[in-house]
Amino acid sequence: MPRETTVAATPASDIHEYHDGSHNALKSPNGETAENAITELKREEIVFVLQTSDEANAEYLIYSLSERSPTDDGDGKPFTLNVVRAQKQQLPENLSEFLLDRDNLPPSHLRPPHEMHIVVSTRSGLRLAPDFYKSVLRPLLEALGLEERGESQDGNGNGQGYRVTVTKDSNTVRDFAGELGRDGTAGQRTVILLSGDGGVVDLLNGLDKADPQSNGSRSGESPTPPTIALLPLGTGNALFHSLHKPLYTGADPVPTPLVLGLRTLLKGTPAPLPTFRASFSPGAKLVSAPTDTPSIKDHANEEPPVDHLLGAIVASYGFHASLVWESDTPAYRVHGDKRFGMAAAELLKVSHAYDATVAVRRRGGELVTNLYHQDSDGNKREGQRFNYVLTTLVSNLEKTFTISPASRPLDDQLRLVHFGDVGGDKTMEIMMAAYRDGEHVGMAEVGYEEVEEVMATIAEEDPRWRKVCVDGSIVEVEKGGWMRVRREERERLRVLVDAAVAR
Ligand SMILES: Nc1ncnc2c1ncn2[C@@H]1O[C@H](COP(=O)(O)OP(=O)(O)OP(=O)(O)O)[C@@H](O)[C@H]1O
Repeated sequence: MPRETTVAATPASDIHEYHDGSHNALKSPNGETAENAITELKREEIVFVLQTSDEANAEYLIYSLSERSPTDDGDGKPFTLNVVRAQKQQLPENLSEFLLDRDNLPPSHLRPPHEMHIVVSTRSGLRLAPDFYKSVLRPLLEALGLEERGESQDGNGNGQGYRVTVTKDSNTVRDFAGELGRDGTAGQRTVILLSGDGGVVDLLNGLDKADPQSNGSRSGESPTPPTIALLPLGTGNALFHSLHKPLYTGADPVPTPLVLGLRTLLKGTPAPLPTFRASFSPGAKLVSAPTDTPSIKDHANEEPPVDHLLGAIVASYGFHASLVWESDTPAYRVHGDKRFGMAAAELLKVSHAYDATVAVRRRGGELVTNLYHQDSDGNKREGQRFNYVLTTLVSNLEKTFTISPASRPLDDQLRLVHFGDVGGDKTMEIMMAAYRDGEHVGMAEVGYEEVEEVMATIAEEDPRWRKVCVDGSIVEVEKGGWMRVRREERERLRVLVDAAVAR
């Protein structure tokens, strides 16, 4: 049962309350009456409605989130959590779908025996995760009777509360996942990730590393994996946008990704997250983000070796991998998702044609070399020089960048998008078509198909062009080295999704 919520007691000073605590006067601090506040509620901003007393005297708290537009240069807060108190007769009928089930609070995946963890990734996206946690998520959870637990409090998972891990460096999430993987109770955990895609890939691979028997087969007893909830505070947030894509159509205006993420957190259902395994040739090294402007320096000598990575989004070689790597400098990062466009413009000036052979295994077939390209006249050409080789499990790499329009949430199908040495201008044209809901896959130069396995063998001399990308992590292979990508059979994570997309 929820405790009686007194919003005035929530710690975040950022909450705008439209009542004076007496339940009668209903005046907000700026004089707005609750009646007005109810009329002015924006449906797309509503996160949930909470009934605070029994049926006979029912009162409701309507929680909504307003966000400052990224294009607004003002110095206002990025997020404002609003709470409106309404009597039963004041509650608009069309808000009933946001009403949380009073007999099931907190929702079952957020209360014992499930243990809840929150991961706040401080370097994700525009670095808003700490603020979002403090001014939005923490007060919302508190309204449901869930509070942050300190180290000294009940550490055995009992009681209603959660632990918070704030990232201190690029290893924090992997280390956290390692602990989770080793303690044997991971299946009872719900991890709320305030991050971008990097948080997911770090969690997947941290869990994998803590499981030395991991070989991807379904044989043997697989322990139940933890469940993740995504709050999209990164740059691309590909996994989040792909899982929520069906919710971006229909409603007008469409709720923001963060509002959708909060709704899914509270009302979603766990579903197995499809994943893939990218294996690498001996000598492959995990490369950390560049610290300066794009550079062709070979950083790989200082980097740890890696023989495989798990991913849930994308494995690529060519323009996409170079773009992810070269846009990940502090100078580009301050520009949020614009960094991809800025770095792309620089890369397209070089218009490098990547020297590789690509083998593909299609359903029921063998791994066969070579992949063919079509030129703009529809003639087939055997490929050795590529601009783009990308294998994906998801539809979108950014909210509006639809790399694989046939992909559906959780469909567990790898798809390959590729094109040959088409030059910088054509590459740009293809990328722009992807922003038009995936129109690029209809272009003559672009190959697009369902695949079971892809292997790219890279012949480049210069290490700059030997980078491959797995969900944003960059691996450099040796000259003549390879990356091989196939679906991972074993269930590694579950993810909370809206009921409309759950299988
Ligand atoms: N305090 C920190 N110091 C150094 N690195 C950090 C810190 N916190 C997080 N990181 C790293 O920053 C990266 C953030 O990646 P994340 O994917 O969450 O955001 P993003 O790259 O902006 O979004 P997306 O991948 O969705 O485009 C991760 O590699 C993470 O390990």
